[in-house]
Amino acid sequence: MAQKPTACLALADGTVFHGQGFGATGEVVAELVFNTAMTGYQEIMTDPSYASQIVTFTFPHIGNTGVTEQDDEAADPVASGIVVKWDPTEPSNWRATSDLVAWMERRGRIGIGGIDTRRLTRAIRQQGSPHVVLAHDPQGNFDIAAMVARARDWQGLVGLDLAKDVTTRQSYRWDEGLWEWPGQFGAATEAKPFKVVALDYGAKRNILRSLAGSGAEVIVLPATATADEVMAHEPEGVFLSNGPGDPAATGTYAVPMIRELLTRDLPIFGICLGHQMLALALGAKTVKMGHGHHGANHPVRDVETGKVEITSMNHGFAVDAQTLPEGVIETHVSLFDGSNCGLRMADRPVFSVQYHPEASPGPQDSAYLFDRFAEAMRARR
Ligand SMILES: NC(=O)CC[C@H](N)C(=O)O
Repeated sequence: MAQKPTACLALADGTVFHGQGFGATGEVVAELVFNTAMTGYQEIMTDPSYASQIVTFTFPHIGNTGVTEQDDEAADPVASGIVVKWDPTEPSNWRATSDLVAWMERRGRIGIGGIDTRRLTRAIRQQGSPHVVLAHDPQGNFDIAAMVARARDWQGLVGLDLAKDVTTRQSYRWDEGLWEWPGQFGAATEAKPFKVVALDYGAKRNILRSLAGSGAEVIVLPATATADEVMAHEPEGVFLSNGPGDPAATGTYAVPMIRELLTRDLPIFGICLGHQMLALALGAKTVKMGHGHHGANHPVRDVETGKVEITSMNHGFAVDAQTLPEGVIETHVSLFDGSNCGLRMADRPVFSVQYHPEASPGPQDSAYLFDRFAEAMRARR
């Protein structure tokens, strides 16, 4: 590389990648994951589940559709930084209101370009998601030894509770998409919307939109809400959102709260972190995966129908299916590695999935799950 490197990615094992920095300057420590999606970099970067993670995109052309506020999954980018093959290109899309680099600079996120992302992805596949330090300095001054040491000393995501950092501070009513997603879901014909309390552990906006689109009036509550606070809204169903960090680290508040909700005879629907916490509340265990699943083309089999769905995924922890107690049925499995992707209670409309039926980015094969939730609330009426 003729140019002096202005960014540097140091792995805990001492491997160092040099490249060109873009976006914000500074240094950040995080877990490094790879994402195989070919579109949707903005949705990925603003998905709160990526807190304390840096995303390597295996797709080489990142930035070419720019950014637009409409595609934000949260108010700010949450991923700590990104690693890309080429320097981000100029945007070419009628929806773009800004380019990726300026947007990242404004929002304080670091990028590194010119990286051999195939080599890096192979390393992540072999050794699991490494702890890394990413630094961007226009002068190109890096203390590599200190960066490696910082990556090595970082505690990592195991045991880390991040849901309480990204949750809403106050409850609010979500109404965007209410009754207004023509034809997206079948259920928006209800005379009166279903009252849903959505617990926000780092919820993506398109999940809230999808709930509203399936006929729900959605009240969003902070992650620390108690079961009584949930019940005070007289919900007809409770939704448990996606979110960052280790599900087991929410064991002091969210998991016992969900366990308590399970005694209240309500339909419950969980996605990703919500799925994992529901499993914990039911008595199962979660485990850290090697490199996790992050992409928009993950095949999942519905165990009960045999049907295959192509899904959007973003998780580094998984429910250990062996630990699911009696009365809890494994409903979906990953066709990549056989890991658990869904569960339901045998005798009640309580169910959850590890993947992302709201897509955004990704395929919409699994949108039926929002209808299933609406159907459970309709049956209870
Ligand atoms: N998208 C999510 O909700 C992720 C859940 C959890 N933080 C994991 O990495 O497995």
